[in-house]
Amino acid sequence: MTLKSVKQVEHIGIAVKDLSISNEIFSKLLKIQPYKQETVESEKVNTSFFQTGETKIELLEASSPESPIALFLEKKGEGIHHIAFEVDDIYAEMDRLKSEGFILINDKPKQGADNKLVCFIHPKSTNSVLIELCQSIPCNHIGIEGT
Ligand SMILES: CC[C@@H](C(=O)O)C(=O)SCCNC(=O)CCNC(=O)[C@H](O)C(C)(C)COP(=O)(O)OP(=O)(O)OC[C@H]1O[C@@H](n2cnc3c(N)ncnc32)[C@H](O)[C@@H]1OP(=O)(O)O
Ligand SMILES: [Co+2]
Repeated sequence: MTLKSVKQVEHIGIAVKDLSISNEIFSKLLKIQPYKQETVESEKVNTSFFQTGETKIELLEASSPESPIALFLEKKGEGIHHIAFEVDDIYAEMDRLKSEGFILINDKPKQGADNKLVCFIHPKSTNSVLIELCQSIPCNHIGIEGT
């Protein structure tokens, strides 16, 4: 089986000032509750996820003034922050995109929300859109150092 480089839009990240207010807005809009809420210490964010068909809406609130979300809200205000693409092999995709001239923000993938390995591509190299790549971590790898 040939694996596609980029499979689909996995989620759209939206920067919000107050997660509980935005949870109410999106619950009313989509007529569903978030299926998950999670704090990601490495990114200094509190998140909640809404499933919409095959893809998800990820609401992101800063959990510290140094969070990338706090900096984004200061500069641009609330709104779409990034688009995340699901990939089968994040290491291979990082190598491929680097060789194509894209500017990777991370040298190595890091632990993201929702049991994913993630990395980011700088908006300077992607028409001013912050792009996330994410790969699901198989259940039997969760918690293993270095994943
Ligand atoms: C929950 C975990 C994870 C998941 O599992 O899904 C997440 O989604 S975490 C989400 C939060 N984490 C990140 O965003 C990490 C990656 N981001 C960064 O490293 C930085 O935010 C950044 C992209 C490097 C920007 O940082 P900043 O300090 O603003 O750097 P610059 O000053 O160099 O900004 C350059 C330039 O880019 C513009 N910018 C910044 N953020 C965005 C954005 N989200 N979308 C589009 N453009 C963005 C910024 O305004 C600058 O533009 P100019 O002023 O024109 O130079
Ligand atoms: Co994300």
